[in-house]
Amino acid sequence: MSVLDEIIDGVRADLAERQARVGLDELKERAARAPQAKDGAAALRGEGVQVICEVKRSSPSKGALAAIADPAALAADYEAGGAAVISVLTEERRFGGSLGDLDAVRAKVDIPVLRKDFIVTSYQLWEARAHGADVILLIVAALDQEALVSLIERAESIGLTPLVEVHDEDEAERAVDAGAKVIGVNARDLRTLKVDRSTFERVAPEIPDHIVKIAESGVRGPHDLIAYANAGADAVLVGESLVTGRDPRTAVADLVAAGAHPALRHGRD
Ligand SMILES: O=C(O)c1ccccc1NCC(=O)[C@H](O)[C@H](O)COP(=O)(O)O
Repeated sequence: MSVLDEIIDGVRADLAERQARVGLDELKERAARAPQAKDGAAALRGEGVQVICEVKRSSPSKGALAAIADPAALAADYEAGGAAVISVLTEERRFGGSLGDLDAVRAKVDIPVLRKDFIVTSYQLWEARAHGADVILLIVAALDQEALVSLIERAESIGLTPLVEVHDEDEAERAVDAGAKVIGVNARDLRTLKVDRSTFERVAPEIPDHIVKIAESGVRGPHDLIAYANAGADAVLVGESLVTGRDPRTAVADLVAAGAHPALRHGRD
């Protein structure tokens, strides 16, 4: 069984418990009372290379990364540093996240918030909206094509921006065919969990220009952002280096400054 399959087994078990506690109708009522969703795609299409900053306590590849006692305070630091979007991992077993983290971050920041999880049913979309998320992650490797198309359509119909994650050229083609408007190329191989930063430059040419392109994983500092930008990234998604560093606000500001450099504008306007 692959790591992804193992994660999704756990996600389905936890999901079944939540579904038994909170019915879909109640969730939809909560979603209707949530603040209106912010336009995640617009935030990622801003001037320069945008930075998505992640609240990430642990991971299957590295184990414990950071305790993050106050995810809202961390998110506020990210926002002050110039982040365009905050990514909140809500998967509990392997990443140490929760919907409580999403609530706390949503209540603290004004920029769009991404619920980063392993979404396999529309219940999780309503849950994301009910907890104030604006953007959700859909992982192509975790979904058959019919489910992918249906989750993209349902997400958009309730105001969420789907960030569709791919790992290779075939998955990129599936994402484009499914109608994705924002595609993330994750450099972390889900079989080996190793990061290969060259994945983005290999896969990005398969993605048409009108689609927002995000380079995910492996950004250690401005030099990696610049490399991804030169390969065509509109945004980068950064977790580990921010949560393990000493000064997340300054680290984000350094990334944002690198992403705003006029030399990177070539070919992007
Ligand atoms: O991080 C992992 O080990 C991992 C394993 C299996 C599935 C997903 C995983 N990570 C999720 C992510 O996509 C990253 O948290 C995100 O791209 C940030 O990456 P990094 O900056 O390298 O922490």
